[in-house]
Amino acid sequence: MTKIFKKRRSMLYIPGNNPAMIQQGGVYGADSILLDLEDAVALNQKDAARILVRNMINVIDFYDSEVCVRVNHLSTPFGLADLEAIVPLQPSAIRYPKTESGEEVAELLKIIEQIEDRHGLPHTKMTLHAMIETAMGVQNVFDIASKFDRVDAITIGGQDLTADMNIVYTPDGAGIDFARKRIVMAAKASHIDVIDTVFPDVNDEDGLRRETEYAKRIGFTGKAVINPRQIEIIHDVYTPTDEEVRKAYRIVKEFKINSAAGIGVFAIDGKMIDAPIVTRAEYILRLANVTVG
Ligand SMILES: CC(C)(COP(=O)(O)OP(=O)(O)OC[C@H]1O[C@@H](n2cnc3c(N)ncnc32)[C@H](O)[C@@H]1OP(=O)(O)O)[C@@H](O)C(=O)NCCC(=O)NCCSC(=O)C[C@@](O)(CC(=O)O)C(=O)O
Ligand SMILES: [Mg+2]
Repeated sequence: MTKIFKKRRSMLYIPGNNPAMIQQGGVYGADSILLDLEDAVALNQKDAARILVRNMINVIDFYDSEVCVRVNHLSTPFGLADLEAIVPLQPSAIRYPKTESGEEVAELLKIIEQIEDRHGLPHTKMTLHAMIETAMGVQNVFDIASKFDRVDAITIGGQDLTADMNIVYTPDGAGIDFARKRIVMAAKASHIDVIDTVFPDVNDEDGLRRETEYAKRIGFTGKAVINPRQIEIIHDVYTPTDEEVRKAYRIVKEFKINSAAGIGVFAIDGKMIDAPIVTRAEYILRLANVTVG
């Protein structure tokens, strides 16, 4: 099953204990909203945040944004209570932090499905986003990404990963470059979305653009954000330009004409066009919602 190509260019974290930010969350046009019960919430606010998110999630209009909830890890005193409160409300997805193995995902899904059974809910509506943010998670990422139909995205958490590696997070991303590429490859082999980590300096627009362009170049399908000001830059990077769309359209159109005439490889403006180039062009058209008649 190919699950990729959901529109998740930007995923906006909103601290789960901040009613004003949650109330406003949908107006910024992020593709996804991540209501956070984990690291954006202080320990003494965990219960309040869970209650607030539970009460607001289905009454606030988030417009076209997909709504996901990041719960606490099951090894903490909050993880199970988060799942008990949130799973019955069936957000689009649960984002699970610090995922380290396929066995852990299997255990998590068992708990989620038990809660769904108790509430007479299907096991098919809500998906799971596994966050890879420890060295062990990076080692086991293919198992995590590939074994479960409900895992439809994986993400890298750069802050936690650098902390786990005892290195400093630097804007050039040197310390997490291997992890980024390994996580991308696991996602591509599993045909699921792969979301890049947040860019922590909300005032550095050039740095954000540089990092997003790099993440896109190596295969990430979107990026988490911590501030509404970051959304536009990410959408700009991830939206194909008119020129790219025109070129892709021409490739697909001419491919159709040539294949009907029994020709598999041909040239446009001197450049060879064959099947993989057509696949890439089709991807651009899908991102741009363009069909070739
Ligand atoms: C960064 C800052 C303090 C800056 O504050 P500032 O005050 O300077 O913001 P301003 O720009 O002045 O705000 C202008 C207007 O926007 C509103 N506004 C701001 N932010 C908004 C928002 N997020 N949602 C809705 N609304 C928002 C604000 O309320 C105001 O509204 P108004 O008063 O009406 O004008 C603030 O943004 C913020 O708290 N962000 C969320 C931080 C967060 O969630 N961290 C956890 C997730 S990362 C993590 O866990 C690491 C990871 O796990 C993850 C991974 O990589 O995936 C890993 O390991 O790496
Ligand atoms: Mg984290």
